[in-house]
Amino acid sequence: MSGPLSLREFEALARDRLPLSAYDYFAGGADDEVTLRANESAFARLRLLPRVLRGNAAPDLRTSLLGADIAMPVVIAPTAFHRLADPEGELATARAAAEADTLMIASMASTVAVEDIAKAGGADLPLWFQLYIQSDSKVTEALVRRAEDAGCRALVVTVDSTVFGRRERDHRHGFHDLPEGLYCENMRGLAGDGGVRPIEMIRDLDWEHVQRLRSVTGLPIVLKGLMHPADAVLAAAHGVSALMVSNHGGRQLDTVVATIDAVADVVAAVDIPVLVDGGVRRGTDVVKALALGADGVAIGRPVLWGLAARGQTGVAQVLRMLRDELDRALALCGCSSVHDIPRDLLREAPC
Ligand SMILES: Cc1cc2nc3c(=O)[nH]c(=O)nc-3n(C[C@H](O)[C@H](O)[C@H](O)COP(=O)(O)O)c2cc1C
Ligand SMILES: O=C(O)C(=O)c1ccccc1
Repeated sequence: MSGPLSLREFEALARDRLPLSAYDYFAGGADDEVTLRANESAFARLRLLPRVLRGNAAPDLRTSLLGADIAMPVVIAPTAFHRLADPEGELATARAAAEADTLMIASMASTVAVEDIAKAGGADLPLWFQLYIQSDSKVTEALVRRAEDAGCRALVVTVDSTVFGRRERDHRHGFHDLPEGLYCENMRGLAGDGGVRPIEMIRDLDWEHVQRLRSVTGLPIVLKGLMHPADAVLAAAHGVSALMVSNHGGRQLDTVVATIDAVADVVAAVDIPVLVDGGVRRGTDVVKALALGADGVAIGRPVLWGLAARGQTGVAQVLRMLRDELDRALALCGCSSVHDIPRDLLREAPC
């Protein structure tokens, strides 16, 4: 028996290993899951028109994001609750990210504290911290200090979650909270009694929150979950350092456009780096995102599938698989590097 040959086969392995409620929490999306499906299917609709005879022997995959040098333009998106997938949780993910020489964005809802994630990844792992701005600015500031002290190099503020999306799979299983013994460790000590404070989503989130955050930290701020080019322009005007075009993997507002269909207009609107996540499952998907002008992509669920299937080794294999696929796709497209992917490599499929 061979091991998994693709990210999709990792998902099948993970599904076999996980309790159905955990699998559905990871896999599911909001409402009718239209956007969840669209994120993946929009990549298939974009087709490649490769160039030949260009003599590019070994495409250069390395890139740099906000000063972090990484082995490829594929980074780990912030996802909650890694210990639901594997007992080592985010420790295993961080070790695999370090092994792959890429960047990890730790979720504020991680089941391992950010300091421990940083230690597991080691000093060389570029680590960013994803933040949900809280209603009490002192709580938000305490989280910022915690991320700074842990050595995080950027704050990734999620802006697509003014309320929690309605995920019907979770309602069906009665999955509303972490099981006994697992906690959002970054929130420990932040409740009035020194316990674990619940994470809030705030409905009144606005640009003033971003401004206030800028005044309390020197870390670069990345906005995640932005889709509209007009918001991209506002973000740049507010001193934001980079953007992540994202619809939260189809878990928040359903029927939002696929991220790969939104990225080009955002790139055209601003001069700051733009990442995109949602539905990236193949090296060719990475090539398409870069051809549309993105500086990199992030992957969410594939990391969880690797983790559930084989722990740290599984995450490392997922990252390795994407790297090998990206290398092969670039070679077959006649590209010399991830910085040399022309827009005219893409065509829309006729139907
Ligand atoms: C199980 C799960 C948990 C997530 N948790 C968070 C989170 O805590 N914070 C956040 O900003 N995004 C979260 N996301 C969204 C991801 O960062 C990312 O946008 C999305 O997973 C990308 O799509 P993909 O899973 O198709 O790669 C989560 C996604 C999943 C699947
Ligand atoms: O499940 C999610 O997508 C998510 O973003 C989240 C946010 C807060 C707590 C747990 C998960």
